[in-house]
Amino acid sequence: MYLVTNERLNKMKKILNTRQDTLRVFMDYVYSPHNLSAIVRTCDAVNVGKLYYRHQKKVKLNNEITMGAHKWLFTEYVEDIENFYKNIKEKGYQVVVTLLDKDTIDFREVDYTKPTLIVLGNEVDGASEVSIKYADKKVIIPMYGMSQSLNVSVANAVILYEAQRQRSIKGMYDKPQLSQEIIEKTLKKWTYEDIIKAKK
Ligand SMILES: C[S@@+](CC[C@H](N)C(=O)[O-])C[C@H]1O[C@@H](n2cnc3c(N)ncnc32)[C@H](O)[C@@H]1O
Repeated sequence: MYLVTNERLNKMKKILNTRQDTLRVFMDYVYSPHNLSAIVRTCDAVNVGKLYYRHQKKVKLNNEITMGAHKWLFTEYVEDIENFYKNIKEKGYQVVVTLLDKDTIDFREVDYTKPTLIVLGNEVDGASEVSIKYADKKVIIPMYGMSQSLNVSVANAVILYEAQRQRSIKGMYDKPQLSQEIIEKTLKKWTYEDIIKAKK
């Protein structure tokens, strides 16, 4: 039995049943709380499977930007970058690094219905050498104005909504990707946290 309203419980179930476990994002030294928060909010909207980060263990977020979205995301701090890439590749994920380079393809040429890790680079230096080394695809969002780059959270939104479009067409939001066991475990955690918050 869950001690939350049916409406709230159904909302939680819907999030977990449509979660795109096979679409993940890695923030490769993205550091601005504003950007981190905006990325969190878009990842929640598209319902990505996991958001990885490695700037610092305890991330500072701006709650006015996340609007609480961070509570519903699965996040993980990346300690060992080489291991991280080896593991994700072993699991069959393609690594799609967003870059401002000549040696890139248009981001719309990628098939995001495959298990995909999208890599976002640092605000000043871009994606790290190690991320570029593990890239299966290097993608660019075409730019036609004076500025050379988009804000990193905007680039994230552009790419994720292309992924969301492709995945919707393929019906990937219509059947659960998470196991029933993980769904049940997460529901227990979320409903418990809801009660604790209500008591405060
Ligand atoms: C402000 S940009 C970094 C600029 C940095 N000076 C460089 O040359 O990479 C921050 C991040 O946003 C993403 N980004 C911004 N504009 C992009 C674009 N047009 N195409 C692909 N990624 C972009 C990339 O992940 C990039 O590393």
